Amino acid sequence: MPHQNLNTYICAGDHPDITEERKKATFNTDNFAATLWGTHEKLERRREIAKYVEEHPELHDPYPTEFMDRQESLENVTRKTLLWMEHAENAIDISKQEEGFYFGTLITGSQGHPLSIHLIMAIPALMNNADEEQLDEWLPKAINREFVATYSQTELGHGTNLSKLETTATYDPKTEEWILDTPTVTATKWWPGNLGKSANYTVVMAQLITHGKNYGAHPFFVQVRDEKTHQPLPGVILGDIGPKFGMNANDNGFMQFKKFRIPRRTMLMKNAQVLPDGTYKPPLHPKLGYSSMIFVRSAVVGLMSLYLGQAATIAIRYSVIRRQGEIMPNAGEVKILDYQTQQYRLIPQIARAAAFRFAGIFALEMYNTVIHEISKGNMDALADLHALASGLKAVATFQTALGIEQCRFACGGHGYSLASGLPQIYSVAVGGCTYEGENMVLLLQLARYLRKRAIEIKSGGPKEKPTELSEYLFKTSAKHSLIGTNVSSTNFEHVIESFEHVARRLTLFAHSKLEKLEQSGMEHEIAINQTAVPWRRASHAHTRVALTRIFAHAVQRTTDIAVKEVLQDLIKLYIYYEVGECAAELLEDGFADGHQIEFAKDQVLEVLEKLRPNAVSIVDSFDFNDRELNSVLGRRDGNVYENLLAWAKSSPLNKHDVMPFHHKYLGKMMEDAREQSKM
Ligand SMILES: CCCCCCCCCCCCCCCCCCCCCCC/C=C/C(=O)SCCNC(=O)CCNC(=O)[C@H](O)C(C)(C)COP(=O)(O)OP(=O)(O)OC[C@H]1O[C@@H](n2cnc3c(N)ncnc32)[C@H](O)[C@@H]1OP(=O)(O)O
Ligand SMILES: Cc1cc2nc3c(=O)[nH]c(=O)nc-3n(C[C@H](O)[C@H](O)[C@H](O)COP(=O)(O)OP(=O)(O)OC[C@H]3O[C@@H](n4cnc5c(N)ncnc54)[C@H](O)[C@@H]3O)c2cc1C
Repeated sequence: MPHQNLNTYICAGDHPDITEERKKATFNTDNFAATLWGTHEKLERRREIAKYVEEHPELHDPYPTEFMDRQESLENVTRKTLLWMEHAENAIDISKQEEGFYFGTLITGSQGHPLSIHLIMAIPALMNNADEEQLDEWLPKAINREFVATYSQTELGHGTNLSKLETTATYDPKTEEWILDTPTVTATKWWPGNLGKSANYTVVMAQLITHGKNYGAHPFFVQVRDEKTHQPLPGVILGDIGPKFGMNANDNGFMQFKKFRIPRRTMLMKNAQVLPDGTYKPPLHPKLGYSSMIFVRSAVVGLMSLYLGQAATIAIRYSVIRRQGEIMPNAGEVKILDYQTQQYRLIPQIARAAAFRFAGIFALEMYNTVIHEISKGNMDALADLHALASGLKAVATFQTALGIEQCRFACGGHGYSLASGLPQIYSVAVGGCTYEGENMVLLLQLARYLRKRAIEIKSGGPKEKPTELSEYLFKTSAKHSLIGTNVSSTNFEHVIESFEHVARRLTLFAHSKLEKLEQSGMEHEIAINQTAVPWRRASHAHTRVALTRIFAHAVQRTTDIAVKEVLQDLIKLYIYYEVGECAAELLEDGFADGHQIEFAKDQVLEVLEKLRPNAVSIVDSFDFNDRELNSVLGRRDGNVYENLLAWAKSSPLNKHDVMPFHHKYLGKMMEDAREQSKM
């Protein structure tokens, strides 16, 4: 039966090949988009905001940013950031964070802007670490942008290992001041976003020393540039760290302190305090000062769905415009998306983008709940949150980076051009594997949590009621995986239970390996390092369980029947693709057999075929507009080739038919060679 076209977006100028795709949709793209973005009202607001940006040319780039050098990029994005703020009152409801984020992204693009860290880290760090009086003083000014702040933790010599940060804050009770110092080159603060040129204040993590005792890294709120001249204050050395793999519109900076004195109350005192006489009062929980990192880790999961969704949108749209080769001889060139291999490369990325979308919402909700509990003095769920946010951040950023690269490869040569937008998305997204906690290190943090659960399992059960996402660890598995039995197209419980089995088994396996090493006389810490790879596997497996459970709940909650059907196809793809990813782990203890893995692989191919006609409409439902995608290949109208040519013509190199230096070098070389050959 032909599908009814429910898409609202077709317009006369669209490429017929993309129009043909949209006609195949089995669902209403707006209803799907509303599921992803929350409600129809929120979706409508996105479109109003996008329209506002389109109608105000001053919010646009003067020419493609890909052709700008770093200083031009910085100036252009700084100019636009100011306009973003000026226009915000007219364009958005400023009390709604998601509207502000979207409006900002449309205007500033993906490569960073001078308020990036002020908004995403400095303000949350103040909220989590400043006491009431400090909040009253600084928060309104921060929100009002009377200063621009950043977050300075990482140093040249230490990023991961916070306990070995070298910057010191030594308390002087005589003057009631802190003396900030950078005792070595490796103590130089390195990386803080926007510190290079834009920020004049920063949260600084420094070793707190009072009465001669070091109490570890604590946060301070420090002015580093003059409010009028913007010159670094005497005793502070500042600069930009230079061009990076991506995010080059962001001025990541370096900073050194030369016995720089700041008042006692610049120490953020919500959690720990130092009294005027230098007495140290510890926080209720030693890691409360790290909460803003958990916030960003939780937020990054949603951000990854955005990047992966954008890359998939570009690659899928291009794959229905690009025709290359024939499937049936002499039947004409086919759209490259008709190749099974192309579907296998691209459509799982759509499924992962959806999974990360729902996991991102879950993580931020959990963060808000836990922070609320902490504000009432209840720290119970902090460890669960830290473990989950660590696992989700690590897996989502890693798979997003790989997924974007797949999308880029799948676009052939044009994917290598910056006109595709894909290298830019990749270069920004892959930073997520490192910033806010290097991924491997975060998986090992989750492993610490799993290790405790393993000890509880071995000693008869959980000490406290386990969370929804960890209670499976305390159950016993069926003898054999039920993958492929009890087949239903909408219930994947038996597959998720198999993932649970893998995660439980790998956790207990790593634990027993650790125990054996310890029993053989190895020191605990050495034994932990000797079992780190098995623990990493357990952490990944546990995160897989969380991602599939959260995705499954989101699908269950969906009310629109046609949208639910597509989501069921996507989760089916997601889940059976994951079976392929952990096939070895399902097979190695005989829990599943080769037939079951083969079954899962067949399911993947079957559902890819089912999803193929909906592919363009699904990515349309992500509702990214052309400004946001910044990609010639991913244009909504599909008019790729003429626009690739127009983009190339706008290259500054093409202002000259002959480069001004041509005759000095290549021209001369050829001339000389010709002369010589005449001799
Ligand atoms: C497809 C549809 C489309 C939809 C799209 C939807 C779009 C939604 C979009 C949403 C977007 C939201 C907007 C987001 C915008 C984000 C923008 C991002 C931009 C980029 C910004 C980059 C900024 C980067 C900043 C930084 O990088 S700052 C520096 C960060 N540094 C780190 O993270 C350092 C890492 N190191 C550490 O965290 C720690 O030191 C350590 C955890 C590695 C180890 O710590 P330590 O040595 O102190 O501790 P131990 O290992 O000994 O452990 C001791 C115990 O403490 C526990 N612990 C550790 N950390 C924590 C913590 N944070 N909280 C709680 N507990 C913690 C350990 O678990 C140990 O406990 P145990 O002893 O009980 O086991
Ligand atoms: C784009 C970007 C933006 C950033 N923005 C900021 C910012 O605004 N503010 C800020 O303060 N910082 C920022 N950073 C710094 C970032 O937080 C650190 O780079 C990150 O925490 C990793 O630390 P590192 O660079 O010291 O890596 P390292 O810790 O040196 O890691 C190197 C390798 O060692 C391994 N390793 C390290 N420790 C262990 C361990 N215990 N066990 C096993 N393996 C280990 C890692 O897995 C990795 O393979 C930013 C970084 C980037 C890339």
